[in-house]
Amino acid sequence: MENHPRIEIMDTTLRDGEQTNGVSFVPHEKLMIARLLLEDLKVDRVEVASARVSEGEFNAVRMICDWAARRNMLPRVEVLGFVDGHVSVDWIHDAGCRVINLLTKGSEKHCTYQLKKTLDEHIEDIRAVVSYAHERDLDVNVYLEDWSNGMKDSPAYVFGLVDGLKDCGIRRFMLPDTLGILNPLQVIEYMRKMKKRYPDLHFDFHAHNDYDLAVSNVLAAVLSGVKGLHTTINGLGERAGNAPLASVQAILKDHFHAVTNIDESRLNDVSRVVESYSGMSIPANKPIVGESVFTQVAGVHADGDNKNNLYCNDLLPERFGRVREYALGKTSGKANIRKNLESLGLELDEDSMRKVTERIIELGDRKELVTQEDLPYIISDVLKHDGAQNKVKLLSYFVTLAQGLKPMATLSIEINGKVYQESSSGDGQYDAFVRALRKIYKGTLQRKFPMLTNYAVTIPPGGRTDAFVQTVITWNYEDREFRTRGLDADQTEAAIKATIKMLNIIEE
Ligand SMILES: CC(=O)SCCNC(=O)CCNC(=O)[C@H](O)C(C)(C)COP(=O)(O)OP(=O)(O)OC[C@H]1O[C@@H](n2cnc3c(N)ncnc32)[C@H](O)[C@@H]1OP(=O)(O)O
Ligand SMILES: CC(C)C(=O)C(=O)O
Repeated sequence: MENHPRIEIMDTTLRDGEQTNGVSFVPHEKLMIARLLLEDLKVDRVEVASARVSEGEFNAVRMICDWAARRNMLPRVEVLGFVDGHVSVDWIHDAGCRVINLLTKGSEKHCTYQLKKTLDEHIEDIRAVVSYAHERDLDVNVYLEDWSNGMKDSPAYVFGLVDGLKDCGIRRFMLPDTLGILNPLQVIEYMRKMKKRYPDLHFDFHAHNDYDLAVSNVLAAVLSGVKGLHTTINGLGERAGNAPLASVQAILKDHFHAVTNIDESRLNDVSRVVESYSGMSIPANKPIVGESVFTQVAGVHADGDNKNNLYCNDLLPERFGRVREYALGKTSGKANIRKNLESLGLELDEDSMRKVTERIIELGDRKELVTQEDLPYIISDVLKHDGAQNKVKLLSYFVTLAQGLKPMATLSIEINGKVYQESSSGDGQYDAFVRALRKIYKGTLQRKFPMLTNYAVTIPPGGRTDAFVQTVITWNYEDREFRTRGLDADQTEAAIKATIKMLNIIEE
């Protein structure tokens, strides 16, 4: 392998990623994601659809190609097409795209049983499509679908296919592990056979994650000399998905000193957009982009960070536009708490630190989540002095729930010593409550009211109707994101408690 190989990244979130069960992007979402991939993340190429699928897909490809043409990026937009005479080529051409990724059969069994063709017939059909695509000014990459099985069961077929195609102006040959069956040793073995026989061809590799080996296999492919990799955002893709771009990028850079065009600092933001459009939540422990992966939980780790960054590796959160956090709970020590106090600009003496630490551990033991925003309340509660929470006090409220009528809320609240009262209807009790509050803040006080960006309710298992409900609300206020938590046997009451905490935080 070269010392610093240049690796081309082809992202297929909008084609294979959309083959994730339950995921479907509408055209404007596809356009937005394509823009983020090409302009922000700077991937080399994007595959945005399969030909022939639907009118909506045709419109999406057209929108993306119009946009890309205006920015001289059209050669970087690609569409998968089939060995179907003129049909896919015309579809792709008419949608304004200039690259076809032609799906051919990379294993004898696919050719025999699915297409019901001989190798020679298949080669003839492919060459006819390639030649027609060239006539219509399309660049052609060829995909050898099921290549991994082909190399296992029918290598003579694979070589026959490539021998029959290597002289007809195909730009890249993509060798997929369609069913995710390979391990890294096999990738190296098969890829080296290909490289040895065809030293001048450009090979891409496309992994699937059925055995959780997609990223390892991608790296084995790089070791074997492939020039391009297929990835998706958040590892979306058919069945168990593809290799996630964020992990691939981090490993290419840190383990192989490989060169890509990717702007790592945008990976997290783009992952969040794809999470939202796809509806597929990113697991909290997913490397690079998971919510918790830059959070130190154990007290000893937090302490080590203060001592020559003993618990940091090369994956510094700042690289990816993120920050290190320190969790609060039963495994917290003084160091976690001090780190959180520092970010809040607070300081405590040794005795107070001990009391606050004890309280946090006690809360953690009861399975309660403690957020950084809870700290000022815990401190004022433990140290028995009035803290920030006294600036806003909910004096009384009344919410209704009646069959056939919209829920109503009436509340009386003290804000910086003055009392306000309001009522509103809403789509639920909590919605009515928040609408009444908004009337006070935005109407009477002419102030901004934070935007609720996430609302998560946890009900402990066990089926008890009087069990405590934990509501964690994420707010956005003046470009700052923070969470508050409410705990109560009643879900609306828990949300109201979290909301009053939020109001005290914005008063600080
Ligand atoms: C490994 C992968 O991810 S491959 C992903 C390929 N992309 C897609 O499948 C996109 C989504 N697919 C679709 O929208 C539809 O399947 C379409 C529009 C492509 C075809 O739809 P239909 O005409 O209804 O066919 P259907 O889906 O039942 O079957 C696929 C047909 O394609 C044929 N086919 C399979 N691979 C290829 C190929 N590489 N080239 C040409 N035809 C092929 C099959 O032999 C079958 O033909 P048959 O009906 O004559 O037996
Ligand atoms: C379209 C094809 C090449 C694919 O996604 C695969 O083989 O996994």
